[in-house]
Amino acid sequence: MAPQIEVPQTVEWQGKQVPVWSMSTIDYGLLLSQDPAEVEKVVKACLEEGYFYLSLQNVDGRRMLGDQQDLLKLMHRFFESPIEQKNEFGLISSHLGYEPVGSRTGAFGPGTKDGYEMLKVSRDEIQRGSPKVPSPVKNSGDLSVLENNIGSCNTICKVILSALSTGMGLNGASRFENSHRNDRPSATTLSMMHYLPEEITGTNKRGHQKHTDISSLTLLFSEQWGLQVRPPGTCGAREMGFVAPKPGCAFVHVGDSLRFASGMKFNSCIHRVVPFDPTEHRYSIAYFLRAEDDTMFQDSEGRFITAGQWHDEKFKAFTDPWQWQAMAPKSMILGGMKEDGADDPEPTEPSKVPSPVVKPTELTSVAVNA
Ligand SMILES: O=C(O)CCC(=O)C(=O)O
Ligand SMILES: [Fe+2]
Repeated sequence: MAPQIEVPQTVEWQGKQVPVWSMSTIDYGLLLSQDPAEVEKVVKACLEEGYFYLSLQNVDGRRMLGDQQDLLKLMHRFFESPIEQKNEFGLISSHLGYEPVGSRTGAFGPGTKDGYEMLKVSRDEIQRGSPKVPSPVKNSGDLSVLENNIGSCNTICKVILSALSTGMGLNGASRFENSHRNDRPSATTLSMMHYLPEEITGTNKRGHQKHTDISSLTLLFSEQWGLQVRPPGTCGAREMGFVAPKPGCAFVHVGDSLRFASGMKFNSCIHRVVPFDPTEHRYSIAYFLRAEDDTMFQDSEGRFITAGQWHDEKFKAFTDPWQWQAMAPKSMILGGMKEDGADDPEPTEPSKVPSPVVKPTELTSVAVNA
């Protein structure tokens, strides 16, 4: 049979054609029953790319999609509230509380600031039944929405972890689930993000800096464009490209902790968020499943470090001014993942509104017989 060469779809952004990377779609229903072929497929996606779509369009997953729609409504109401109410407690701890726009480095690197505000709710606090959330989202209906989302996301992540353990031949205490037990303290968190339009933030506060996540697994939901990933590999042409929002699916990616726990076999995903349409408000939801604080692993520098320490060090690097970030080892922000090829150049016309050349619904990967 002739070899298959995949031609990436592209989308126009800032006056040039940028790839839209294709990726595997894993079926949550099949994973739930540990279907051997689906287990093999998810392991392959983590070993080769470090990311995949998870289809939730089945009887078990649709529940989660409904929870997520309720959360979007809550987010709209929260982010429209006055800043004094949103910032009532500030950032209580690194994985819990409110961060205003411009707290970190932005999508375009040193000297820029991020363009999003964020509310994080800790899973441990929800489990204890006493989450410290700002007053606009403190009534019992809101707390149920937060709890339902955290519960659903946690279940989904555990199903994925379990499939990965099975696929990697892990047994007993060495299975990944065993370092993600619900009753042990962790920095697992539900993060709600609102990216503001450029006319509010100005051109110096845009997007979300390039990084790998601290987490073991990240479950990401956004109906809007903006997320970019850099596929791993040795081909220099593999640049940052967009992840097309796929209806009914979450985007799942491997973070540093699971990469370390897999002995560097899994790739963690280098990603950032850019202002795809600088005039729009963008909303995204990320569930960061993190390992128990005491979990010990070897990081990309070969240091023995606990998940809690890695979280604290990397969180500090995320929030440090860019001059300090530049002095931190590169293995911190990118979790030791190597980059191939060059980033896209600094934008010259930041306010230009890009338009997709392909509509999201038309996006499919194209296979060409060579
Ligand atoms: O907003 C997004 O789509 C991604 C956010 C992200 O990468 C993060 O919070 O770590
Ligand atoms: Fe991230």
